[in-house]
Amino acid sequence: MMGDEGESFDYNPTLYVAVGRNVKEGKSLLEWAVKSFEGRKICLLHVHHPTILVSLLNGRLSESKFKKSAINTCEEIDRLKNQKLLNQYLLFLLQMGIQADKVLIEMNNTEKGILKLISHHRIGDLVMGAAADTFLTKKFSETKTNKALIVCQQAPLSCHIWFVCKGDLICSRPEGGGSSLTSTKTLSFPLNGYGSTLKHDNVENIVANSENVCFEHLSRSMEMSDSPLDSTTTAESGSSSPSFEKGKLGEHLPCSSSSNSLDFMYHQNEASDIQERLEHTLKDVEKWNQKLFEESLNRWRAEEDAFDAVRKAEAAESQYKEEMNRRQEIEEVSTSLKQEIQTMKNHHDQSLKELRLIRDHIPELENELNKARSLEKELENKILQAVNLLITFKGTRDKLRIEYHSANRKVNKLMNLANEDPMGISNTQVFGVSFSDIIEATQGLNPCHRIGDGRSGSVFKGVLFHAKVAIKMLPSSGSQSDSEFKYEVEVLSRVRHPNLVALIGACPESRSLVYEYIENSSLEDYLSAPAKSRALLWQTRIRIAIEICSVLVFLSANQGCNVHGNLKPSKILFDRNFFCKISDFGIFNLMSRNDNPFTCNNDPEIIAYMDPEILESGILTTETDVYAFGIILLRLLTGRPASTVVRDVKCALERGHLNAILDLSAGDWPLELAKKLANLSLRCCETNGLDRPDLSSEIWVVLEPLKDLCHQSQSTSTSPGSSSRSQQKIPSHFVCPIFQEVMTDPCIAADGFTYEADAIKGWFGSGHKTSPMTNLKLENCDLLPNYALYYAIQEWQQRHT
Ligand SMILES: Nc1ncnc2c1ncn2[C@@H]1O[C@H](COP(=O)(O)OP(=O)(O)OP(=O)(O)O)[C@@H](O)[C@H]1O
Repeated sequence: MMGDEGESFDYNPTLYVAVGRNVKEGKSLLEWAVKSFEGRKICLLHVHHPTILVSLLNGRLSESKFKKSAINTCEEIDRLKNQKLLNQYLLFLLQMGIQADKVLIEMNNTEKGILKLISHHRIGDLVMGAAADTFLTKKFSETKTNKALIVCQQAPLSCHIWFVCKGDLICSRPEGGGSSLTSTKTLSFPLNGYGSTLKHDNVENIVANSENVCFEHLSRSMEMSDSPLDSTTTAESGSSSPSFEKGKLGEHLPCSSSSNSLDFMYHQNEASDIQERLEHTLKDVEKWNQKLFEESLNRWRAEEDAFDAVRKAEAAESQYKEEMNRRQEIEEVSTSLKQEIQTMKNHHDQSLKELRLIRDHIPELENELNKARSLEKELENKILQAVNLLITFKGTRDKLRIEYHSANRKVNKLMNLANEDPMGISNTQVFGVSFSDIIEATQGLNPCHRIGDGRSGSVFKGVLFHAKVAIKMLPSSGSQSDSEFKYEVEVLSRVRHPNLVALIGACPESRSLVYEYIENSSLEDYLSAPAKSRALLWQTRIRIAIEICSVLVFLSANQGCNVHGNLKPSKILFDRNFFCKISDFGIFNLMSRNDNPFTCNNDPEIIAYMDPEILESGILTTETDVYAFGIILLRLLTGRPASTVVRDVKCALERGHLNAILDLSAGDWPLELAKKLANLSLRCCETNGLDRPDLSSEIWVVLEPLKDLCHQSQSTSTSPGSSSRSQQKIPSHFVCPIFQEVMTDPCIAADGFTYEADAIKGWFGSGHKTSPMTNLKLENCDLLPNYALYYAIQEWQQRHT
């Protein structure tokens, strides 16, 4: 290399000739070298290119003995071919009488191989071809890329190189080291004139030694063919220490000096013969190697195929195993699915059977349904007919009742007239009061004594017969006759109940009614008062409702006069023990039609208590009182105005907010009880009287059980009347007028007074036909149990024991 200029370079006197595969060109080079360097020891320099097949075989596919065998065979063939090539050159030289050595290297790149050999063998003189390079011209120094140029540029300067083309020296590169090649130098360029010398001198040498050389060379070449090619394979694969082969023959064989031309001819013929045999042998070897190679390849292919087959078999086996596992799984799933399907099928069959059974029953059921529908229609019609009939009956009943009352009154009047009693009320239980008594009692109707004005007249407070009384002055216009008035008064006076204000006297002259005086204002006063000033506890409110209801139950059971007709909170008065006393019972019987309070009132707070049905018919019934009772109960629950209370409670119940409208001044209402009472009240307020609940069987049964609750709660409460009642004396009306003891079995006699059953029975049993209270003759000896009083006594006793 050019870079090796400074290296010491031991002179190698041998002339190296670089020969390639082109035999013709190689021979031309050798011929020039022999001619030009007569007498010089010549050595062939060759860069062997391994065949592409070997390279390929070494680089790929798997390791196997058949592959190795194929590679070895291929290499052997390659080596033989190469040897054959070099042998041609050696034989050519031998034919020129020159024995030569050879050095070779195995490399793909020729110029690198040449440079490597120059360096390794310290080559001083080298002849190489230049004609193969298209760029090489006679102006060699100008050429750029080719083998010769690269060798020229990179070989050590000590190496003298001659570039020859077609037997002509193109150029030479002088050596840079201290070489003593004087003979070479003289022969550098004048080439003509030395050929004959060369021919002559060398022929003898070649003839003398040609036989030995040829055989030895052949045998050595066969021997060496193993190791160098193996080692060059290593060098080719990148090793930094490439192997070289140098024939030993050249070292021991100096040039021949024989000069006998006959011998030469003989040896030349023999050499040709040997060469022929050699070539023949080589061809055989090559042929056998080729066969061997093909066989190895076939085996290798077969082995690869076998491996492939084994791999495929293994893959197929594992695939088969996977497939088997998958199949097993699928079979398991399939089995469970089959079971499920079977179960479903069984269910399906069962369902179908049931469906068929049901279908079979459908016509039967449809028939029954049709029958039921027609029966329902029939019943509906019957119900409608019954309702219509009931309405008709009710109307008829009411008319008959009115007619009965009217007839009864007329009979009584006629009887009274027939008896010609000077007092007019001699057979009644009320005291006859003169107008002068009224004037005296009220101090001349002093306005100071007036305690109220109603549509049925003014009410005065007074003292009559040393008792506090309330005197009601009825309007006189269109009034009844005295006898009619007296009769009505008598009827009313007979009706006695602990929660009814007792009618104790009457003045037909002034159309005045004398009642017991009730001290503690009315329910209206409490309900309309500011919340906290006159609060009524919820227990008291329920007790008030119970007491009102007991009166209504009593009235409904009482033949003759069974309707209050003007029930409202202003008519609910409280006595000193805070018991309810209902006033104005039956007063509508004493008034003319024109003064009837139900037909001449526009106050919504008054109209609210009126049964909508009487506004149309004008006939008072028990349902009329039930309606008013419903409104009173709603007011007790909520304290709201009568005109809106129905709507408010309905709305609250629908929204579930009843507690929001309950009267909080009454304390903590039990919500469920309040709901129950609210619903009952709303039923009482139904527009249609038939839709209202029955007093005894539906209303009383709800309220009556609440007595105990009221009493228990009130024992600890401070509601009006509760504290004072604990200290009070026995109520007078609880005491039997005969025994003067609290009654245990109170009964109402024909005089309207209540007695202990045993006492009055004993009275009658002793032959009395008169009232123990009035001493008047009794119409009959019938006794009516006074349940209301009985319950009141029981309640009172429970509270005070
Ligand atoms: N027996 C009585 N004892 C004490 N006060 C009574 C008695 N009767 C009536 N009063 C009082 O007289 C007032 C007037 O009563 P009254 O019954 O005449 O009229 P009203 O109830 O206001 O309505 P209406 O016009 O419907 O009759 C009552 O509010 C009550 O305070």
